[in-house]
Amino acid sequence: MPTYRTSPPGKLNLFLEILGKRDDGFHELDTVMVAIDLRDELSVRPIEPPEISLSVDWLPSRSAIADELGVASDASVLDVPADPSNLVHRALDLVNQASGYRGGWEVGLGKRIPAGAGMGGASSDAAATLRLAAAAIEDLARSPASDRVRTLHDADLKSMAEQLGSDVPFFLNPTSGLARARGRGEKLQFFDLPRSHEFVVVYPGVALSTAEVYRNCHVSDPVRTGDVVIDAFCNEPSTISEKILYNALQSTACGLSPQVGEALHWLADTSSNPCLMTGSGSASFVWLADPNDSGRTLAADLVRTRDQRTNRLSEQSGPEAMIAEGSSVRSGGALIRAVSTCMAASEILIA
Ligand SMILES: C[C@](O)(CO)[C@H](O)COP(=O)(O)OP(=O)(O)OC[C@H]1O[C@@H](n2ccc(N)nc2=O)[C@H](O)[C@@H]1O
Ligand SMILES: Nc1ncnc2c1ncn2[C@@H]1O[C@H](COP(=O)(O)OP(=O)(O)OP(=O)(O)O)[C@@H](O)[C@H]1O
Repeated sequence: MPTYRTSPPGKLNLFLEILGKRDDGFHELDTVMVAIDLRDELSVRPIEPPEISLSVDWLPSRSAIADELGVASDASVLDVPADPSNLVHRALDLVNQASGYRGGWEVGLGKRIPAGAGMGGASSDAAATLRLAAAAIEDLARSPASDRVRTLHDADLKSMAEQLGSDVPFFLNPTSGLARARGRGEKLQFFDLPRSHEFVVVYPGVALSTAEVYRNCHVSDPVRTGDVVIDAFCNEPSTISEKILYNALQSTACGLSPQVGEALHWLADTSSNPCLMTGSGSASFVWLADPNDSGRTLAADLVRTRDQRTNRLSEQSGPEAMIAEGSSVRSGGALIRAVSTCMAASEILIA
């Protein structure tokens, strides 16, 4: 059987308001998201033995990412499960149940999107898995040997995406542009973006639990609306400012992890452009006002200040303290990436 590949994108929330708490424990949201070109790499191949064999690696390597974060390569912040708790694994279980496929899957997952960052890495991997596995099932259904496999339709994938997580339906739609998500995140409306937007993202080397951030958050009163952000990005980029980018989870996340607030201050000190935390944190981003600015200059400035701080701390406290587990912006480490909005659909490659 062939291998099916794609590159699941991350996302940034440009606006997030909490409208209420629901009886099922979830929060009613109004959020505006864009997919960005910081991407994981995913390959899925149907195999005969009825097992899911999943290998997960950091790209370019675990030690390279650990160096950037200033943590030891075995630090738990870099642990991504390769067991049934990985959303890729759970997505394949759902596909098998819905399609009646009795074989197994060999899966390779290369991570670039940090976990627990609010960038939706796990959700995007899950949505991409549904799309790849559905394509494989469709091919299997056509082969005479596998006539008992049921082809999956868009409605099946949507229902599975909702079971996997609130952000997964957004990533199921591989189009570019900007999305408004309401309900618990599954009620989606897509808008065309006339041009791409550039950002610099900073992940401070601490993972935040989405459930814990929501547990500690407050329902807003009065509530803001995402309309203003949608209009600004789609029609009036000159009106984008610190005032309209908003995330109701930001103060809660800063309270749970000082590193989130430190990263936001660091961004505000280094750039005059608006900055915001994404999703439930821990990553934050700067939006670059100049559409011709690739973000590389700001990213280079941030890398320089990060490395100066790393060297200063290393001289003060020695290298052992630097690589203590959990150290992050405090000790100089942070992932810094210049990213753009995705302007093209993520393709499925078959080989
Ligand atoms: C913060 C965002 O990333 C913004 O896009 C999403 O709201 C989070 O989406 P997600 O990671 O897919 O979250 P889920 O896996 O569905 O839920 C994780 C936990 O977050 C809380 N949760 C999530 C979504 C939501 N609208 N209300 C919530 O209260 C629930 O406690 C849930 O148990
Ligand atoms: N494919 C996956 N990639 C990364 N983490 C995964 C994956 N599957 C399960 N996980 C688990 O889910 C946790 C959080 O995943 P994720 O990266 O989506 O969080 P997030 O960036 O905060 O996303 P969100 O924006 O949805 O809140 C991780 O700490 C990890 O243990």
